[in-house]
Amino acid sequence: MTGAIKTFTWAEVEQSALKKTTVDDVENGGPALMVIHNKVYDIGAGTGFFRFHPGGAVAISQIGKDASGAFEVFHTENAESMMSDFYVGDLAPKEVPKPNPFKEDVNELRNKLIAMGAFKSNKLYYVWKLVSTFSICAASAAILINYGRTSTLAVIAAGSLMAIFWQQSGWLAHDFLHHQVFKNRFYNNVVGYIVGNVWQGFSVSWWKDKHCTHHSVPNVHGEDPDINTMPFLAWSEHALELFHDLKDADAARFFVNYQATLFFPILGVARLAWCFSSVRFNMGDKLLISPTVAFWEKSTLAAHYIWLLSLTFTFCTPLLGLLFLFVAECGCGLLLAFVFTVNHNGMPVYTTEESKKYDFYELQIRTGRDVYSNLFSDWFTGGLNYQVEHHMFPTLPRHNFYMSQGLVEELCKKHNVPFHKTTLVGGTGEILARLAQLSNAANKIRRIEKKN
Ligand code: HEM
Repeated sequence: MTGAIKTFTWAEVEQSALKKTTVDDVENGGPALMVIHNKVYDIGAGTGFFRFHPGGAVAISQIGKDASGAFEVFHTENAESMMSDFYVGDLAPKEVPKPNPFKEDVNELRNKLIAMGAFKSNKLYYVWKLVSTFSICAASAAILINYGRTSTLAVIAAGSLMAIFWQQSGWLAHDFLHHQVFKNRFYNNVVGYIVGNVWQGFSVSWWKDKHCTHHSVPNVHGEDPDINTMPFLAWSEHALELFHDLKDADAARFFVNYQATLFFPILGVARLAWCFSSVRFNMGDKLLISPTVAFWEKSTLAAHYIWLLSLTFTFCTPLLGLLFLFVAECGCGLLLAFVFTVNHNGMPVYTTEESKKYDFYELQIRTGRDVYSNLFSDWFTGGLNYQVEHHMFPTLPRHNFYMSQGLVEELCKKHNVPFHKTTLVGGTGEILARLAQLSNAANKIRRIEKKN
């Protein structure tokens, strides 16, 4: 005889999220509940979830919430078959949300895209992208080999090409690591390690953790790592409230005061920060990844630094070598981070409570900015000019984003959800205006603080 199914209220589910922001908190802190399609799952203490979960700690972002949308976008049927291990009961009947016509239309749209063949990748396209991207690196290396000891201008040109190579590698690794290319995720990960770790110097595990969390909770204050840029840049009034808690509040006041002016120079150091975080993520004795993954992470990251430093200092004088690295590192930071900011920054930022008002897919649409498609913007942004569509369907191959855009716009019109599309220049203007607005708000706070 089987026992009655246990039922839960939303209050119980939400309560289980309190004080759980790290794997340690979750593994040592009682149940950690989430709702997927009105069923309740526990990934908390004693469940062994993090030793099993290929998506790692990203799932923490959904504890206490309706995780249905996040589950749908990241998983295959294989994961569905494993959910029973974590199933603990159902939502109490009176707690089950009313059917959401918007969400139903999103599901219909996904099915339509599947029927159109949009989720099938064109392997030749990706061969072309791999070859053409690598040839940018080869061109940079050829210039260094021939002129690395004699021409400053040539070294600057080589550094610029290397910056573009790393930026384009970033988009390619992004496609593979969202599993847009192969059905078998192992192959996507292998190419991800070559393009991400060896070519570009960013760790796959670090990137997946940060980037998939961003997808789960885009522009949610305190949760989305991509807007956690204090003390350098504030993206919302909520970030200004942190002034009082920050150890480096003086630095924050300085940077935020001038943030519209300092915006581009700050983007220039982004790559160095990401390279540092990539290495740090894979060091220490409390790793979030298995020893085998850690071995491959460390080996492939080491390979990156070996080829880069050998190329630079075999063919350049020490001074020109440093110039090459400066142009390449800062140039790539600028090129990558600029696209990320255009994708989301200056768009609405929500608190966790506010974000819960919106369905997962509506949150993606409200917080993303599309950029009009043309040959340059498609290439420069690696297809992420279709940001909203990418967030709704992360496994959709880049070359098929265009198939979904009109359909997503229609859906938004039908359900009165704001869909924002502009040019690269227009998006930059919006970002700078928002940064300046927040500088003014920060100054107001400072004046009030001085008066008191
Ligand atoms: C009971 C709940 C869950 C189970 C059983 C589960 C299981 C799995 C499995 C088996 C995979 C491998 C891919 C696949 O076979 O589809 C996976 C990947 C993933 N999961 Fe979960 N998952 C759960 C909840 C979540 C939640 C709530 C999130 C939060 C957003 C999440 C984020 C991810 C991500 C980002 C990946 C992709 C990792 C990669 O690209 O390598 N998972 N999960």
